Amino acid sequence: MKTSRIPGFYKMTVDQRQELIKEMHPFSVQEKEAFFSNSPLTIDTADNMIENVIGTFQLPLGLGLNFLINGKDYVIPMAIEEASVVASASHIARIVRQAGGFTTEATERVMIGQIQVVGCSDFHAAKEAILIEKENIIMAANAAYPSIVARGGGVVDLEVRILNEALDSKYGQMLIVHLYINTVDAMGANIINTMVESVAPLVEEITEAKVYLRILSNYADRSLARAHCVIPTELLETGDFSGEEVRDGVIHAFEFADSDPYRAVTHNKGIMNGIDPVVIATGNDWRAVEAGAHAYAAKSGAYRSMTIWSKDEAGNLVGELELPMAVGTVGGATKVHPLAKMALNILDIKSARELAQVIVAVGLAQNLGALKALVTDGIQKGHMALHSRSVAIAAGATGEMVDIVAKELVETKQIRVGKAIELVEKYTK
Ligand SMILES: CC(C)(COP(=O)([O-])OP(=O)([O-])OC[C@H]1O[C@@H](n2cnc3c(N)ncnc32)[C@H](O)[C@@H]1OP(=O)([O-])[O-])[C@@H](O)C(=O)NCCC(=O)NCCSC(=O)C[C@@](C)(O)CC(=O)[O-]
Ligand SMILES: NC(=O)C1=CN([C@@H]2O[C@H](COP(=O)(O)OP(=O)(O)OC[C@H]3O[C@@H](n4cnc5c(N)ncnc54)[C@H](OP(=O)(O)O)[C@@H]3O)[C@@H](O)[C@H]2O)C=CC1
Repeated sequence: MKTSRIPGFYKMTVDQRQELIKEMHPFSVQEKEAFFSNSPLTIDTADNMIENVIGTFQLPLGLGLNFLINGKDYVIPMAIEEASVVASASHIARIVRQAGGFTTEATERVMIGQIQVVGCSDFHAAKEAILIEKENIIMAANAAYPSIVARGGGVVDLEVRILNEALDSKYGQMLIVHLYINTVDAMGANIINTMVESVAPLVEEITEAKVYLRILSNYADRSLARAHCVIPTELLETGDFSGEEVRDGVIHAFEFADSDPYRAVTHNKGIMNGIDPVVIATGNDWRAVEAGAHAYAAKSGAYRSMTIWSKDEAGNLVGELELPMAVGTVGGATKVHPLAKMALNILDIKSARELAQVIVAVGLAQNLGALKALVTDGIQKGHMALHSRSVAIAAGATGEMVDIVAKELVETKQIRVGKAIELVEKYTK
């Protein structure tokens, strides 16, 4: 079985890391050439992906290690520009694997397509008319995308809502038809949009009213993924801080975020530090995931912590994260961007539901990484030490000087560009 526990991986050179990954994964000769070249996304492919292309924009791609999820080892590709995120995820995954790893689960892959109907003479009668024709609408939607039905997906249900019914409502009434669609391993935007556009004329005919919007909802609350971990306090001891102190600090930090949107936004940003890099590395739509995640954090009406941290009867720290996770292992850029293909290959993922679960486990780990640092040494020590190289480069250091300047920035505890410029000048004289 492949392991994700590769001690000291970060102390290797980039070449050594690449060789190790090539040995661990059965890439073809062509794949090796495509994945490990200097410009994996060619300008021709890029020009076919978006409009007005003038180049490609690169991000560092690192590997989150030590992840044990439902008893399976995962090496996690993470595309991100921010220092210390990959280290922090790996650090927490190492702790959690000693406690048995993360457990995760996911609901069925059901996405939502919305059809907006306005101008009904009687909204309740129009709603009833749609419900009477429900099976016909579902059949018509499925007929518009037979291949997804053949793959075991398609429309599984239909609901109708009336918005703005209150007499003092600011806006006019509208009828919203929800098509619930199993998109199997695709994120499904194109599948859903094809279906809702195709049944819109039928909906207009049934309601004798006008359809405007026909589009998926990114609030994918029927495609949820959950991660959970239970950590004995002895695994949380850090420097002078006891495991109990760290555990209690993490719970207090959660309670702060869950009570105060000013803190919740930063706390949740820390969770997205883990989620976005995997979503990006696998060629998925991170705007869709971000929008859904933040809306879910506000599902109670107030914007709150995405995670929950508590202690169980044995005194263990218990972490939970549940989020909408509309990601795919096919479609979008997943099979177009060579590095997305490589990332899915390294992850050894079999389905979109499995990918969704891995992503929330990384989000949970990332949150604990930040909170553990925040309730002990503070964020600057670990984060800024790793960020020091970027500061050195921003100040003009190149080659071997990057390490020399970064080291001195950390030693003098002045990790800032002004100090780095002074050092670059000193060493170039
Ligand atoms: C950075 C650490 C992990 C060091 O922590 P440490 O205790 O020095 O780590 P360690 O030396 O004990 O190493 C443990 C493991 O961590 C990994 N690790 C350790 N170092 C590296 C490295 N250089 N490169 C790659 N991996 C590394 C590696 O897996 C290693 O295992 P090993 O391989 O040795 O068996 C810790 O200080 C930390 O987690 N800090 C928090 C970092 C963080 O959260 N960064 C996010 C940026 S700040 C932000 O944007 C969000 C925030 C904070 O505002 C959110 C919020 O407020 O909630
Ligand atoms: N609001 C939003 O979020 C919007 C997002 N988008 C974009 O839409 C894209 C995602 O759309 P999506 O429909 O997922 O992608 P695609 O249309 O690119 O690909 C999905 C297709 O892959 C094929 N497929 C092959 N194997 C499977 C499988 N196992 N399960 C499911 N489908 C399979 C199916 O086609 P077949 O059966 O014919 O082989 C399916 O229709 C992203 O790029 C996103 O950015 C677009 C509009 C709005």
